[in-house]
Amino acid sequence: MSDKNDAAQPSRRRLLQGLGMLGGAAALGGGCPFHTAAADSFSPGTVAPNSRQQAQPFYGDHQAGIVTPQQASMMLVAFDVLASDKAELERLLRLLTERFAFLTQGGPAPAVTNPQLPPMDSGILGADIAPDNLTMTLSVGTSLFDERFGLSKHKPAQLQTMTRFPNDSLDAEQCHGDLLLQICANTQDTVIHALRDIIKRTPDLLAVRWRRDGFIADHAARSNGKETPINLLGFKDGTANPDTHNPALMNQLLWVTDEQQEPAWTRGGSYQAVRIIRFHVEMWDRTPLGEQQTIFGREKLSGAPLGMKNEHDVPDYSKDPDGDLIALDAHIRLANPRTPETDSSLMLRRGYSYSSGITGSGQLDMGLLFVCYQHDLAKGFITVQQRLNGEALEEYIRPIGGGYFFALPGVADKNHYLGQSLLQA
Ligand SMILES: C=CC1=C(C)c2cc3[nH]c(cc4nc(cc5[nH]c(cc1n2)c(C)c5CCC(=O)O)C(CCC(=O)O)=C4C)c(C)c3C=C
Ligand SMILES: [Fe+2]
Repeated sequence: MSDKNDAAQPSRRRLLQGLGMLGGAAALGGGCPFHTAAADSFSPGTVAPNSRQQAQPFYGDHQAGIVTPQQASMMLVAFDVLASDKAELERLLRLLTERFAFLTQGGPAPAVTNPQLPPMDSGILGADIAPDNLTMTLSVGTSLFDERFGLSKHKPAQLQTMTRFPNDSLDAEQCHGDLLLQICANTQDTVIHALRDIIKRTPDLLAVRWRRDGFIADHAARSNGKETPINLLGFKDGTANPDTHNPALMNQLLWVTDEQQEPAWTRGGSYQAVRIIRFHVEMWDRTPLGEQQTIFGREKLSGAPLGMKNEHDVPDYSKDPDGDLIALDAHIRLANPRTPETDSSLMLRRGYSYSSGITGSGQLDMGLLFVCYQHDLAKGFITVQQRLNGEALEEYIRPIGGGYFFALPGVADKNHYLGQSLLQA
């Protein structure tokens, strides 16, 4: 693993931009889930879920971190690309691919040799960089397809800048980006190590635009997708997600295939909608239980649809046309009316809670990093959000950031790199 960049020396200005040292620089802008880490330093054989040796395959048709059962820790980091032409963008994508391939499989940390040079690794994981179930998932934003890299004619057909919905108070500093990196792992130190590794190696190529840390309960993550995480409003969140172990269903909902009217290079990728949604938890915690349940249409503790017994029971809205059991404006009923006509708006949600101190007005700053994947952004996220506009839940939430991205297709093997099909289109 080389720390050197292959192409020409970076300009001093871009180097400083990448380090955030120029004023306003950032503003410018399948298979078995458990297998053994590739590194020799780890023992072979099947690895227990949530051990530090648990590794997700890096190579494949699709990127890891989308249908992967949710790990406990997550980070979203959006970047502005500082590369000035297509050749430099290729250097960046090759470098990211190489680092993702290494970090997700793990291995010994590079030896510290010369005390007069910065160490090759931050050292925060010690001598062995364990894979720790790390996934690093790269998506591209619509701004990557401007004039800089000559890619405009290859833009995914539905990729667009996220515009505000009626209940949004979008903060420009927490929106959009040329690239979005979703980093997930069993532990937060592995996530931070991965971020620092990328930042260290790309001062001339990337500037951080915005960043958010997310989490789900450890026990939910340890259940390997069997236990639904509970969000910071106290409701199980993710119950009605489609079965990620069903590849045919994933092709039907998630992955871009030949069926979509999309450029050929996008096959195997997926549209990603990201929303940073702040909760008014002080008000929510003073709201009667019955009202909370009516707002979602589910029981708080069990997660069952109202009037039913078990979390995974399926509501039949045709038998409740007036909303006597589940209100007509309940979140789950609006989000998925369960009619043949609305089947085209199904999506995979992969949300995480966030908690970041207090807001300027002294309220708890916590909420949801809503992330969803689908192969049709308009029929998926945008249609569902339009149905949710005006829902009762709006009184308790405020979307403040995020963006629309396209998760790149997977990397076939070590002779390929992320985004290669786009750059060679
Ligand atoms: C546009 C898509 C969606 C946004 C934005 C969204 C925000 C949001 N959701 C919750 C909490 C829950 N959502 C639940 C179900 C659910 N939500 C969406 C879509 C969006 N949610 C869908 C498609 C569904 C599935 C509906 C179904 O098929 O029945 C639930 C219930 C449990 C579950 O199935 O996950 C909860 C709880 C919050 C707090 C939130 C933003 C503040
Ligand atoms: Fe929801």
